[in-house]
Amino acid sequence: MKIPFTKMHGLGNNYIYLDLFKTEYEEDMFPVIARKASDVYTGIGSDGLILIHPSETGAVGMRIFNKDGSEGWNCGNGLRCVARYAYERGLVDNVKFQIEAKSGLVHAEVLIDDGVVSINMGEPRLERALIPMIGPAKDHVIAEPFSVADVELELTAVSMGNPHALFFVDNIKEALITELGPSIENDTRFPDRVNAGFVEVLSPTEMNYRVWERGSGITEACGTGACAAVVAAILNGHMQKETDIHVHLSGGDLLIKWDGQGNVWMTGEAEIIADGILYI
Ligand SMILES: N[C@H](CCC[C@H](N)C(=O)O)C(=O)O
Repeated sequence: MKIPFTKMHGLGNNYIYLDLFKTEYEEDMFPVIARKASDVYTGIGSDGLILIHPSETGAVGMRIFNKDGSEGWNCGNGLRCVARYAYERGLVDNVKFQIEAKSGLVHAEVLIDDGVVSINMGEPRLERALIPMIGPAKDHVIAEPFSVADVELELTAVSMGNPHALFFVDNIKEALITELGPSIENDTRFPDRVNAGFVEVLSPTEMNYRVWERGSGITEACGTGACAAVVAAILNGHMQKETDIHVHLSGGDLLIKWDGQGNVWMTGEAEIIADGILYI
């Protein structure tokens, strides 16, 4: 089977993109292609697979499959790449348009000059049932004691259409992420598993953020995670509302802004790496 693809990345969080405006595939092929394409030895090497597809709403549709073949419901870096692809490859004729992810519609604005894209990521979901996390459905989870792998942490849980567990630490060490990431990802308190994010507050408008992604492990960047981290930081009183927060990730910086109750805005780069054919 010959599968035309485009490889793109947002701050090093790289995916294989299939343009379903041109070619259709059987639904059960997507987890298979995600696992095959993601393998750096027998495939192409990526953090997963993203589909760019027609949507009944007239928006451009996006679906994301992680490296392990599981389907995520949103992807911030993916949204910026889909926006740039859609504009530059003629799927849309305006720099402002909507993208429909499984978690809902978002508003994209391609700032054409330097490949920077702004996305209105919509409102964060904070109720346990919407994360989802077990426990009283309407409760919010802010600085809640959370013990995992014999380590005592404080959890703030935020969904950006996909689940994020955020932990504020004084100094983010790689060992912390690799040791605790898998245990947090698969903790039974999260029925759909969870993305684990570690945040180091540098100032009221700046943070370091690292992630162990559900279904993909450590990635260079996570756009929904960066949004969730800023929401969590504001909820915990560490960051300013209505101000561009500089989020430093392994692969580069994102600007995230939240007014404390409405939509979260994310601005960052999106790069097209290559077009190719994958043989399966
Ligand atoms: N692993 C995530 C999907 C990818 C999110 C991330 N790459 C981003 O940029 O938001 C999940 O299963 O929810």
